[in-house]
Amino acid sequence: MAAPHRKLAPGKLVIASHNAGKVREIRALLAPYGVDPVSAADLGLPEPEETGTSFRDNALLKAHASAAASGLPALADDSGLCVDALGGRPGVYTADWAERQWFEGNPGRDWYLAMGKVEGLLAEQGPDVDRSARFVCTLALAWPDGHAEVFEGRVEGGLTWPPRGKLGFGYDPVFVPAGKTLTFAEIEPAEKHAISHRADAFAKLVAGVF
Ligand SMILES: O=P(O)(O)OP(=O)(O)OP(=O)(O)OC[C@H]1O[C@@H](n2cnc3c(O)ncnc32)[C@H](O)[C@@H]1O
Ligand SMILES: [Mg+2]
Repeated sequence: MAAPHRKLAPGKLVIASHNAGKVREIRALLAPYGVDPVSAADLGLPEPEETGTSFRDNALLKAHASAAASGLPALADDSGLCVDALGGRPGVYTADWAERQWFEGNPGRDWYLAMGKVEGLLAEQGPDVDRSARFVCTLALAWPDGHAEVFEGRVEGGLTWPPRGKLGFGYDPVFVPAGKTLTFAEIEPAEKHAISHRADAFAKLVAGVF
């Protein structure tokens, strides 16, 4: 029988992410559960190098790093876009495909460039290429004593080009969830939270630790 999950006590919880879009979504998902979230960036925690080769490894690495550095439980999210015709790429390397740039004086990643790379590779396979893809999200919750819990979620869909919509973040403008016509960047956050990979993983986390 699987070991029971450890419950999360009320109190401060570090969101172990330096991605403002993700932090915003995780804060919204946590809102009903009476925890007091603080982001890794708010605490000035360093961004660990993501040396893992799976979403699980990277999520655990980020959660353990923030829990150890802060002395608080820490929730990390490792996620990415997996494209069927590209053998699941960019997958764990989704963030790496977008180069770091300066935008009007602020550091950021160039998502348009990354989405264009995906399109370029699909185009090599011809006009009838399978455009199905999924977003995957692995949440890891780690405590300062080294205990950790992991939850995985996904949402199936397809890629569209050119990008559409200004909401959300990252690859949202090119991802159309299965059975829908609008991209993740064209729907309100609450609608994305009803179906997203992050919400799917979060529902499992809620069932396990709250
Ligand atoms: O590691 P942290 O600090 O959390 O931030 P990150 O942006 O580097 O995050 P990841 O290493 O998990 O890389 C995942 C990338 O996948 C993309 N991604 C994940 N979830 C997404 C979503 O809901 N919508 C759009 N893009 C998403 C996004 O661009 C992320 O940067
Ligand atoms: Mg990262």
